[in-house]
Amino acid sequence: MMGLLDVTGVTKSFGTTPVLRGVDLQIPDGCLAAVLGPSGCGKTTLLRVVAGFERADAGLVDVGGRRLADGGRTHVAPERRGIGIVPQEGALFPHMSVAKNVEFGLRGGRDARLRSAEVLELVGLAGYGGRMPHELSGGQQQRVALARALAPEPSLILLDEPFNALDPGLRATLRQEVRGVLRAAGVTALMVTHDREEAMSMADLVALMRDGRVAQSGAPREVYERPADAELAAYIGETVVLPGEFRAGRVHCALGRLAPVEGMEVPAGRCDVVLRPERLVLGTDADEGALAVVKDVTFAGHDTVVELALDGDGTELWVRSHVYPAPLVGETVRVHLAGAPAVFPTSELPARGILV
Ligand SMILES: Nc1ncnc2c1ncn2[C@@H]1O[C@H](COP(=O)(O)OP(=O)(O)OP(=O)(O)O)[C@@H](O)[C@H]1O
Repeated sequence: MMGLLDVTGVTKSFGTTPVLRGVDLQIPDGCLAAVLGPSGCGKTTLLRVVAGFERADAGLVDVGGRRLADGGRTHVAPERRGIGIVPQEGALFPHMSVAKNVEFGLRGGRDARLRSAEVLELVGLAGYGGRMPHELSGGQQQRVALARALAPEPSLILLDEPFNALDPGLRATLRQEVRGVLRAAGVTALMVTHDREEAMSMADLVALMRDGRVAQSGAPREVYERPADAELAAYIGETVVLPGEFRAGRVHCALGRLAPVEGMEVPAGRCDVVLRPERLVLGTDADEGALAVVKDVTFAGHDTVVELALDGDGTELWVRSHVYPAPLVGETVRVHLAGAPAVFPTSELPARGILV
């Protein structure tokens, strides 16, 4: 199956430092994909290779079945790729009106003016064409940058951390707006971000990058529920890891005997049980779950971080709780897991000589 964007085996080094080590990524037509990963993992470099600003050392970049890059052989110039780009901080031309900024990549004339008005309306800025960029808020400038990228009707839009410069409240609104605009335009988009909430709430497909490769990709829910390993689980959300032992289809850990998330292949033996702290549910004595003592409580606004020590072996874990009022330090509570944990074979080597 072909995607609208197909990246195959792309490698790129700067000097002797390999940054992309064989990136494979396929984005279906009309899909909004987010590339997520820690700082320096090569996200921006990948975006720049797709845009044509960097030459890949090897590998293929195809958009809509058209070969744009093939290692050292083919390299279509950025302006001939039919790709729209929304840079980090809008980067509008400060001396040009909003309309002129949007028309920049068009051929000019009446059609360009009509198209500019059309995309400005699409991003919710109808009537702003005569303003200068400095007369707009940061969020509005970003929307102009999006309009400019959409104006020539590209088949692919690249967004490089598009909300970085904005304050958190605005980010949340704008990302839903941008998502709506990209949908309405029917365009395929690839966004780079290091904000996991942004990736999860906006994208149809999340690609997790590690060591210059796409380590896992899938729908946000799929990647969140079924991460490929414990490290990737921590890329996309908070985790609590408990030691456990897997046998006969169940993992035995301090929270009891649990079935791992469906479809997860787990070899018998020692394992890490990877939980999401917001899925650990606190209850009172009458509820189900393991008994635990509250060790610490941290107010976090919309929820509360509750640190617990489980009765019995004293295993420590923490919970992101929505129980109101929050429990008090010293109180005894019950804790159980809503849903199923991800389970992985224990990563570190067994402590030889100590275990029997
Ligand atoms: N033009 C360049 N010359 C030399 N090294 C570069 C160049 N561009 C990027 N790098 C290096 O490549 C690595 C990956 O950079 P890149 O910007 O792709 O990472 P990133 O995942 O986008 O990071 P961030 O989230 O911090 O933006 C970094 O170590 C960076 O220093």
